[in-house]
Amino acid sequence: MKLITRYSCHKPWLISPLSMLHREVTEVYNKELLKVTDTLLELLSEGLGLEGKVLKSHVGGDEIELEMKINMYPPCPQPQLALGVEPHTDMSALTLLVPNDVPGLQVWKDDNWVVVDYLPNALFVHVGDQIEVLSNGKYKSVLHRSTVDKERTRMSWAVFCAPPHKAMIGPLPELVDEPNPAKYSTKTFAEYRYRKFNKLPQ
Ligand SMILES: O=C(O)CCC(=O)C(=O)O
Ligand SMILES: [Fe+2]
Repeated sequence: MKLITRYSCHKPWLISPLSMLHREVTEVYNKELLKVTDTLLELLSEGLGLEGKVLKSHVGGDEIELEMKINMYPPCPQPQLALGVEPHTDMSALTLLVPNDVPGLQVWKDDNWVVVDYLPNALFVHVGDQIEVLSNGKYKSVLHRSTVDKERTRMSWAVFCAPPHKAMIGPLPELVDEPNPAKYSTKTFAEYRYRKFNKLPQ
């Protein structure tokens, strides 16, 4: 298992004085999130009628990678004209997100953008593209975006749980048969990332 922390706020002062403490706290957080990920993958496997261990083993088992990204959205004088993050689905297997108390996350549901209420002490979980592919479309990768606030800075801490680059990801053979053909092609996660980053068809 590999932990990567990526900063998208471009503020070096956030990193240097706090770096040692940040590293320790992040390592503890990482351990706890791995337990949450294991439980979620187990429940999602069972939801597909499979043994609990199946999804975890297909996303790399103990080689699953957690990548933390810190988003920072400064106040925007005309929030109706800007977005914090454009609509997208996450290419991870699962994303575990903690925002601050400034609302902004929206999910696409029933042809509308629905505001996700802030819930103190809660983790927001997105099903990502890799679970959609493995489940042959039974679970959908959630389309989401974030808005900005007129007066307050919004922040969110997203941890993307993803397979190692070499992992082959495709619809689970247990879920594919004649009436239910594979809806997605099988490829390495590295190939999937390359195609997604370069907006190529999957
Ligand atoms: O800030 C948010 O609530 C969402 C961020 C997000 O979707 C992402 O980093 O992929
Ligand atoms: Fe996202």
